[in-house]
Amino acid sequence: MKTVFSYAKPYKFLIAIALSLMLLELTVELLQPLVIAKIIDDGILAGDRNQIIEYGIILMGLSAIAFLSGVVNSYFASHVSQSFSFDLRKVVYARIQSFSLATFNRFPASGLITRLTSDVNLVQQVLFMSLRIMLRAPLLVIGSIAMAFVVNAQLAVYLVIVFPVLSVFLYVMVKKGVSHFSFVQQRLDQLNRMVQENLQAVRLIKAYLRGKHESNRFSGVADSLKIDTVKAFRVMEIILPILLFGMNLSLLAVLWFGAFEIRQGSAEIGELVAIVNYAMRMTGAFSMFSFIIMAFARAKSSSERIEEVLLAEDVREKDEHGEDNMLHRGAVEFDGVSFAYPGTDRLVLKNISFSLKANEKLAIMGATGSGKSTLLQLIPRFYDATDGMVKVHGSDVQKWKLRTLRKTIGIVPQQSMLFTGTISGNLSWGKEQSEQSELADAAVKAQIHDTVMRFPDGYNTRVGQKGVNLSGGQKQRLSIARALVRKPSVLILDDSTSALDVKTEAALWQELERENATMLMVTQKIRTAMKADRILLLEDGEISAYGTHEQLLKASSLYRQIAFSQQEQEVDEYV
Ligand SMILES: Nc1ncnc2c1ncn2[C@@H]1O[C@H](COP(=O)(O)OP(=O)(O)OP(=O)(O)O)[C@@H](O)[C@H]1O
Repeated sequence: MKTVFSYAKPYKFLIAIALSLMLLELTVELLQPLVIAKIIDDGILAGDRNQIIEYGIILMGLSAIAFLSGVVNSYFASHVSQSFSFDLRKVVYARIQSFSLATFNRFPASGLITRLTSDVNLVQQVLFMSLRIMLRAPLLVIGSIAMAFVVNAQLAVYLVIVFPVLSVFLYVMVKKGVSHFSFVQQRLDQLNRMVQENLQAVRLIKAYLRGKHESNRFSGVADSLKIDTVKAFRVMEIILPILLFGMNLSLLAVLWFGAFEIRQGSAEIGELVAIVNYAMRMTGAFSMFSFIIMAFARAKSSSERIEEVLLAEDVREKDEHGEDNMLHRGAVEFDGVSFAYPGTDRLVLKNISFSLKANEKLAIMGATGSGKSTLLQLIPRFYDATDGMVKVHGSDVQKWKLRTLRKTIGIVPQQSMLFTGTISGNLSWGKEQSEQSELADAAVKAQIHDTVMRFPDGYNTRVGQKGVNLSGGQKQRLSIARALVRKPSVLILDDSTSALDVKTEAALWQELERENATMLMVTQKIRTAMKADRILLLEDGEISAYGTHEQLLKASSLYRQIAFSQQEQEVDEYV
C-alpha cells in the first residue's frame, strides 16, 4: 500500500487540514457528554436554571463547531481523494505504456483495465474514508475510553473489559477479508476479459449462432463473481453483530454496577449518563468498523494489484547512440539470430542471417507459424534476440535509443487497427504535426486517396464507433498510408496487403518500389514476392531459401511447389 499511497504526498497540506478538522470534530464530540453530565448534575439535580442555560449554550456552540468542521472536512476529503485517484490512474497508465511487449504480455489486458478502473476507485474510496471516518472511528473509541476514565475510572473499567477479545477478533477478520476480496478482484478480471472477448467477436458469435453458448459462459463467470463476493461479504457481515454484542455486554455491566455505585455514593447520576453516552458513541463507531474493514480489505488487495504494475521489472532502454550516428541509414542485418519468446524454451527463430542495404526490398514467405511476424518484431525491438544480433542503420538495435530507432521505422501490422476519430487523425497519428498535403500524398501512394475523396466528408470522415465502416482492404490501405506518413527509412509490412485485389496491389507495389525506404514485407503471394530484390523463405523458424525469384525457383523445391500451386490456382480462377 505504501507505494500507491505515496502518490498522495503532493496533497499532504490539504490532508493535514482535513485531518485537523476531523480531530476538531472528534474533540467537540467527546466534550459533549461532559457538558451533558454538567447540565444534569449542576443544573437539573441542583435546581440551578442559570447553569442549565449556560451549559445549554455551550452544548449548542459545540454542535455548531462539529457540524462546520464536518462539512469542510468532507470538502477537502473528496477534493484530495479525487485528485489522488486522477494522478494514480495517470501514473499507472503511463507505466503500462512504457512496458516492453514482454512485460505487457505478462498482464492480461482485462486485468490492466480492472486495475485502472475498479482498483483505483477502491483505493480512492479508502483515502476518502480515511480522511472522513476511518481514523475518526478508532479515535472516537480511544477518546471515549479516555474520557470515560476522566469522568469515572471505576465505571470506565467495565466499559473496556471486552476490548482485548474484540481486538483479536477484528485482526483475524481483516486478514480474512483481504484474501477474500483479492479473489473478488480476480473474478472481476475474468469477467472483464470475457466481456472484452465477446464484444470483439460479436460478428463471429452471430455467424456461428453461439449467442446462447456465450451467454451461458458469461453467466458462469458472473455467477462465480457473485459467489465469491457473497463469501467475502459474509465474513464482513458477522463483524458488526459480534462487535455490537460485545459492546452491549459492556453497557449492561456499566448500568448494573453504575446503579450500585450511585446507591453507594461513589458515582453521580450525571457521570453514569456521560459514560453511557460515551458507550453509545463507541457502539456507533464500532458499527462503522465492519464497513471500514471491508473497504480497507478491498483497497489493500487493489493496491497490491496496482503495485504489481508500478513495480513490475521491465527492460530498460539503452541510450548509447544518437540520431547523428546513423551512418548506414536504412540498412537491416540479422546476424545468427535465434529467438524464444520470454518465459518459453522453444526457439521460434533459429540462426537467421541476412542483410539488406538501404532501399532494398525483401519479401518474407513461409507457412503459418514459421516465424515471419516474430522475425519482424525484432527490428523495432518489441523483443530482444535470444542469441545473435539484429542491426538497424548499421548498429545493434540494443544500442539504439528506443525512441530514435522506432522513429525511423514504419510498421503495418497483420491486423489493421484504426482509432476512433477522423481519417486525417488516424493518418497523422503516424507523425505528429503533419501537413494535410503529406497525409494526402501518403494516401495516394497507399491507393486509398480516391476512396477517401468519395466519402462526403473526405479526410474529415469519422471512422470507428459512430463513423463509417471500412472494408478490410480499405483499413489495410489506411494503415499503410499511416506508416508512409512517417517517411520511414525502414518499412515493415506484415502480410498487410492480403485483402487487396491484384490490380490495387500492383499499383501499391509500384509506389512502394519508388519509396526511399528499406522494405521487409511478409506476403503469401508469389506474384508480389517476385517483385522484391530478394525473397526469404522460412520453414519452422529456419531459413529454407534466400535469393531472387529466379534463384529460388532453381534452388528450392518448397518455393517451386508454392510457385506452381499458385500458378495453377490462378489458371483455375481464370478458367
Ligand atoms: N507471444 C508469443 N508467445 C509465445 N509464442 C508465440 C508468441 N507469438 C507467437 N508465438 C509462436 O511463435 C511461432 C511463430 O509465430 P509467428 O506469429 O511469428 O508466425 P507467422 O509465420 O507470422 O505465422 P502467420 O503466418 O500465421 O502469421 C508460432 O509457433 C507461435 O505459436
